[in-house]
Amino acid sequence: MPERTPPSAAGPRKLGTAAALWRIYPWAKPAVPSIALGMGAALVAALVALSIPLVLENLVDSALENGDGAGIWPAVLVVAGLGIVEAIMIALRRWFVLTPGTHVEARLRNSFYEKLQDLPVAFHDRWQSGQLLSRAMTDLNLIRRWLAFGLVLFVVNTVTIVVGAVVLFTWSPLLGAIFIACAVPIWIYGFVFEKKYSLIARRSQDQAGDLATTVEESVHGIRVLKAFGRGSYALDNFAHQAESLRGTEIEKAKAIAGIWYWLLLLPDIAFALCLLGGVWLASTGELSVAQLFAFFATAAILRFPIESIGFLLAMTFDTRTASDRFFEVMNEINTITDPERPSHVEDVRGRLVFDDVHFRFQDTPVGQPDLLDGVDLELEPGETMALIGITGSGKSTLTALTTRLYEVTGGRILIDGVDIRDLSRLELRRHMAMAFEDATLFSASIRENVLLGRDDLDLHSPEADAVLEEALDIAQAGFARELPQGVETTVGEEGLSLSGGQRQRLALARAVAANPAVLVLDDPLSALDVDTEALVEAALRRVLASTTALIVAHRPSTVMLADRVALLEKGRITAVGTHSSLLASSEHYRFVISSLDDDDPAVSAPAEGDGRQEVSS
Ligand SMILES: Nc1ncnc2c1ncn2[C@@H]1O[C@H](COP(=O)(O)OP(=O)(O)OP(=O)(O)O)[C@@H](O)[C@H]1O
Repeated sequence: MPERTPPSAAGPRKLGTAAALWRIYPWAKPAVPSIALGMGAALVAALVALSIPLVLENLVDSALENGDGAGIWPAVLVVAGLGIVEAIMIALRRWFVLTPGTHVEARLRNSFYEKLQDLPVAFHDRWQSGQLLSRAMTDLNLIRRWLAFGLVLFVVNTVTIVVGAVVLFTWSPLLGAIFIACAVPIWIYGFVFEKKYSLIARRSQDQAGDLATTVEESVHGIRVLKAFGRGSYALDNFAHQAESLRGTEIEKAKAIAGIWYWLLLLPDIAFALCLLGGVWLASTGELSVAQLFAFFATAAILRFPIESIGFLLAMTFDTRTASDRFFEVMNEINTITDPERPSHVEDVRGRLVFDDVHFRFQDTPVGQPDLLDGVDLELEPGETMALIGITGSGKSTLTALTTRLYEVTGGRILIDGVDIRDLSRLELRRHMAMAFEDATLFSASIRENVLLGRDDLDLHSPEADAVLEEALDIAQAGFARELPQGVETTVGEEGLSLSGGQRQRLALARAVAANPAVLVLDDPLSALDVDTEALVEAALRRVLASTTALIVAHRPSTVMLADRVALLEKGRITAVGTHSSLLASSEHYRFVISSLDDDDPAVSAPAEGDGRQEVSS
């Protein structure tokens, strides 16, 4: 299981932390009033807390100067009242920020998911699923916690420290200066800390993504791992990655411990120095005992805001990293987009033309020829064309180009004379439907899976029922009706509770139900036994009479379904004709056919007439 690093992970960090976090604003905008109210409530709570020492000062003054015990009670009541107000304000802060924070997270997650859906297959080829998963879950969760908690406390605690320092200063410039002088190294350390910590935070978040990929892959491939007895190999691999992550987390904890050390030590030093200075000032009469008392009460209140700066800074830098990881995906440029003014194909007939089509994968080494190196092929409306070639010749890639899962790197593909890049992707995918060899089903009912491409239908309407029944019949997927809840049965994750052949038949039914003008089938019958395949083919032939079809064939029996066969060889179509004519004329065709897996003797001997006649005779 090789590790793939997300392509942009190593990119330079151009933005400052504030600018990097500001990018979240469009998603956070609706929550700003609530967050501001929460911040206001938290500020009131902090100021109320800071006012308590002032009341205490008066209380001590009156008690000491007048010896007036009765005067204490109103002050005690005021302090109690202020305490209650502070508690209410803290509760209000939580109330204001918690729900809007979850809305921001949901909005970010929806945008992220929408972007993932929009990005082309080439993007998903490059990115690990675990990296995307950890960004969608952990990173967005971090952003929510920072907005609702970290940001609010950071602002409020900073204001509290500043106001508190001013109050200390008014009582005694000397003591205030001592206190502030001790806070300065903390701020300097904070800036140094950012650089070091951000790098570790990034590494830790990327490693968590790699770990998620490993878990996802091994759960997904659990059958293979068990069948090959490679559970311990997978465990070793997992343990190795988990150990790396643990190491990084310890580094992170050490970095945080470094700043905590100073955050705990410096206020204590400040306290001790102030105590010394305060007692001396009180002894010289420059400071009253009540003022000294209030000074220390204020310094004690400032202790938590000062201490909290460390973890709030760490949280802010974690969030900055999370936002970097989020925007790496969001800023990916989708090269497969809709044209500004899309063309339309009215009354689509299904004439499909490949005109000098070239394609090469992004990571193809320079100097290597294009995988598809000038493909020319014409499919007439209603024609069924089988595509064959040796393994790795680019058949699947060629079919994927028809629905723009990948984009041609040269030439063009036309449907009824219109370049498919001039159509909106929605329209294109209405005209063309695909079924793949690797049949993916979603965790949903069979009805929803099969009618996935029919957003024009009400899923439970009689019309949808008719489409569903016909598609199941054609794909020989009648087994779906025998399941516990019939077509309403939820198939498990990726349909794993069904057999490979059953999944393929449902995926085929999905392509058929889409009722496209052009059906592109990338060897969707490979997991079927020969008898079932013959039944599917017979039923498909009825459908294909009015539908243009391009079928990647890995078995000669699939070839027999076609009107004509196209031979893909070294990136080009080197021969097109009926099965029998190609058998007679093309040595490479004979080679490819003989290497395919089938035991039907009729298909490997040249015969009169076309392939369709041979099979039906
Ligand atoms: N995402 C990708 N990135 C880079 N190369 C790829 C990618 N997908 C496929 N290839 C390469 O492109 C070539 C053609 O692959 P493709 O799946 O189209 O062949 P195929 O003719 O359908 O093969 P098969 O008959 O085995 O299914 C192969 O060499 C394959 O390794």
